[in-house]
Amino acid sequence: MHAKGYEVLRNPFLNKGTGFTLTERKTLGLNGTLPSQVQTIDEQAEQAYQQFQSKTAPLEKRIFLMNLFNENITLFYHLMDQHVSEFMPIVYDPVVADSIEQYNDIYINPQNATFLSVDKPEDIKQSLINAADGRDIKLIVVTDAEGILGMGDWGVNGVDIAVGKLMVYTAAAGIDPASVLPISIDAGTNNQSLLENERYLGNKHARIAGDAYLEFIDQFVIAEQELFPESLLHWEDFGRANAQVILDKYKNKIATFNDDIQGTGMIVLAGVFGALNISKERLIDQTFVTFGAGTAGMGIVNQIFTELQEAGLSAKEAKKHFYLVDKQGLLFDDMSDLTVAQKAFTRTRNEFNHAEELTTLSAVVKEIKPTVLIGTSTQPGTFTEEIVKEMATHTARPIIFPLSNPTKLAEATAENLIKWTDGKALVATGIPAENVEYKGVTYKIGQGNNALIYPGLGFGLVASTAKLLTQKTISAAIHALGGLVDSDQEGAAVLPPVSNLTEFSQKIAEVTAQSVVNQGLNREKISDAKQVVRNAKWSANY
Ligand SMILES: NC(=O)c1ccc[n+]([C@@H]2O[C@H](COP(=O)([O-])OP(=O)(O)OC[C@H]3O[C@@H](n4cnc5c(N)ncnc54)[C@H](O)[C@@H]3O)[C@@H](O)[C@H]2O)c1
Ligand SMILES: O=C(O)C[C@H](O)C(=O)O
Ligand SMILES: [Mn+2]
Repeated sequence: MHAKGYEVLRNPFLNKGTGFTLTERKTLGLNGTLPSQVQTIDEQAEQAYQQFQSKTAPLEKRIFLMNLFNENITLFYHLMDQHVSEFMPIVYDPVVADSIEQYNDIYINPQNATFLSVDKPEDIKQSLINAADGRDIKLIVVTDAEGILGMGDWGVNGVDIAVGKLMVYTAAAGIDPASVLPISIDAGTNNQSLLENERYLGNKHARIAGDAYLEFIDQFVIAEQELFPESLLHWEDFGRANAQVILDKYKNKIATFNDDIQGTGMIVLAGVFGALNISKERLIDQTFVTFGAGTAGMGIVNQIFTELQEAGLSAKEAKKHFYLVDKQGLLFDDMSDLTVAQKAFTRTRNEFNHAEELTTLSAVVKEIKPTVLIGTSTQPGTFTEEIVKEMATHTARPIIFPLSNPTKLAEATAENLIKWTDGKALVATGIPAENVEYKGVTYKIGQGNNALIYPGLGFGLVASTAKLLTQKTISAAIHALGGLVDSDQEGAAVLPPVSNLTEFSQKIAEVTAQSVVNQGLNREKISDAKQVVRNAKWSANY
């Protein structure tokens, strides 16, 4: 039986509000429930945009858009399509960070998310069934919120990142919003301020860790695969100790990826390619210092390491290009507190005359003279004028990507990097940055955020019914994005602008789908990969 009357109006997937035609109103039992005028979606969008513009505070803007999403999903995406660069920072990073911090005070609606409690593994399956509500789920973004952006543990509040990432998927690549499911795994929280907050909406106990935690994750994956066998599982903002472990456990078994590890590695390599297009240099001639060798930092290092080998270097030669800096300073093989991922890229002390002095970023930059400096440290302002100027004295076009999010955690601003290097730095930032005007040149700043690549990648995998995500497909997607930079213009950005997000996401999706089909990893028969992507694209119209 199809929904009727208020059931239709209250279902955001079905609701068109005043957009219901007179015939629809009659057949759906809506006569008398709406004012008499029938509006087009563009008329509705214009009115909604005017209301949006009347809000001044970013969080107010976000709340308005979320309410619109809760009422009428098609109208929300129709409007977002018209204002993608303006809405991205509101529904996604950085304003999503404010909404996560204030979740317990501003909570109104669960936003079609699934809430799984570590205390109730027996409820996993039924919870997924309830939240999917009969929809055919093709894409899941799941978070346990132990490492929300660079802000640490935010417990159940972190669900907003799963909701936001999925909004970007639809806005950028056109995945049908009825086929997606955001999931919060509430494993408890070690955030004392949440535990002490009487309004906190999640489990009020410490995080469950170790075997019990991994057992819960396993039960979740089993239930998820059983219920939605053709779905892609996207992991977001897990803690450093779990992210890689979980990815390694499932990546060769199901269609899955970790956005912070793989998505970030991909966007950074694409950005480095963009920068090298501008400087006309080669990847194999670069020396990389990564500041913050955690989930994202190691994802970046591994992606570039793989690419260096594809460019002809042996693993041993390729490793020599990396210097990892974390809390301890430069990471050496004799340190006892290294992660598994870090261990593969440590240095030995006898490579240096004064290894014991390499405990700060400043000392490492002086010693190594890197050509590329990447920040995923969560430590604001750490790319100081002194460090950046030192780097610029040894390399003509320093590539500098301060990627820590949200805004308050960035290692440097784009404006300072351009000024300190007299316009020579090739910059990408994690959050959107304004153009920088310097000595008569307008410098455009690429957004080095995985949101520029995961939507196309994920949509391509879903559309092509991929069984697995392989390194081959990852490489194909990176090259598709890295080649889109207009490198001849002075002040050009190293990545394409977010205003073109829908176009290049489409391209990435097509390349991804083609790669899946080329490797025979599609579940269903596909004769034309590009066509399959085009056919799967949802459009925000009635
Ligand atoms: N722009 C993007 O697309 C993107 C993608 C992923 C992550 N990030 C950002 O990167 C940051 C890190 O995220 P993550 O998931 O890797 O977190 P993580 O916790 O796994 O890694 C952070 C690392 O920084 C290290 N660190 C902390 N303090 C330090 C210090 N004083 N000096 C040097 N290193 C220090 C930690 O020890 C850890 O290894 C976050 O701010 C996140 O928002 C950005
Ligand atoms: O969410 C973002 O803006 C990018 C990234 O996934 C992060 O964790 O910072
Ligand atoms: Mn993330």
